[in-house]
Amino acid sequence: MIMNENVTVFSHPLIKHKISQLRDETCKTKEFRALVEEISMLMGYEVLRDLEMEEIEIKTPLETTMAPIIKGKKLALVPILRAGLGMTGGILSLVPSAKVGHVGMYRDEETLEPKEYYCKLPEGIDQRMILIVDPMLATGGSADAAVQFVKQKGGKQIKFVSIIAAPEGVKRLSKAHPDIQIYCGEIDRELNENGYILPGLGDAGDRIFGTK
Ligand SMILES: O=P(O)(O)OC[C@H]1O[C@H](OP(=O)(O)OP(=O)(O)O)[C@H](O)[C@@H]1O
Ligand SMILES: O=c1cc[nH]c(=O)[nH]1
Ligand SMILES: [Mg+2]
Repeated sequence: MIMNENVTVFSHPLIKHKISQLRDETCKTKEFRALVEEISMLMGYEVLRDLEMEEIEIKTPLETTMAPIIKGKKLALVPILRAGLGMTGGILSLVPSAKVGHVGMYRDEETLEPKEYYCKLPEGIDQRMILIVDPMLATGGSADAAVQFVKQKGGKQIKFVSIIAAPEGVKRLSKAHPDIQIYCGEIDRELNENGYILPGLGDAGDRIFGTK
């Protein structure tokens, strides 16, 4: 993992390998969906390295001992609809008891501005570690808006996890929210005139859900 203050780009060969498979235009919906889940699980493992622990007393069949467990309220996983939904299964396979919130948002095709249409978060969001997930961090507009919503609803400990990011999006998000950790599978070269990441993988939502 390449650490750069609050931006981490993963370097695990499995993540890199699977992202390359994801990019391939011949990768069909079923395979694409499975890869997004696998990548999300691998990224979740790395992202959750700093979960806080505490010791409690456990009685084994032989004796009583102190043992470490994860401290505090359950994790809150917040996918940005639609494409973020593709990442939830992989992370929930690691943390099955996590709570799940949702931020509904789409990018206006003309202005590229994010439009919010839904937001529901678990109770006690101020006491939870929050993973906001979306496969693509392009202009950063959607991510910036989503982090803002979560903060407005009391969220404090926020991490943003994406599979592919554009330099523009990383810059915008880290500038707008210097207090959050940003994780990416790859940082690509640039955005095209329609706000798509190059070389990228196309439209993540459409490829996950098979919609054109
Ligand atoms: O960084 P930005 O410039 O905001 O672009 C990134 C957003 O664009 C895509 O969503 P889209 O609006 O295509 O909706 P979808 O997820 O439903 O496909 C992608 O899933 C991100 O949410
Ligand atoms: O490349 C991109 C940019 C935004 N949204 C996507 O789904 N793909
Ligand atoms: Mg989206």
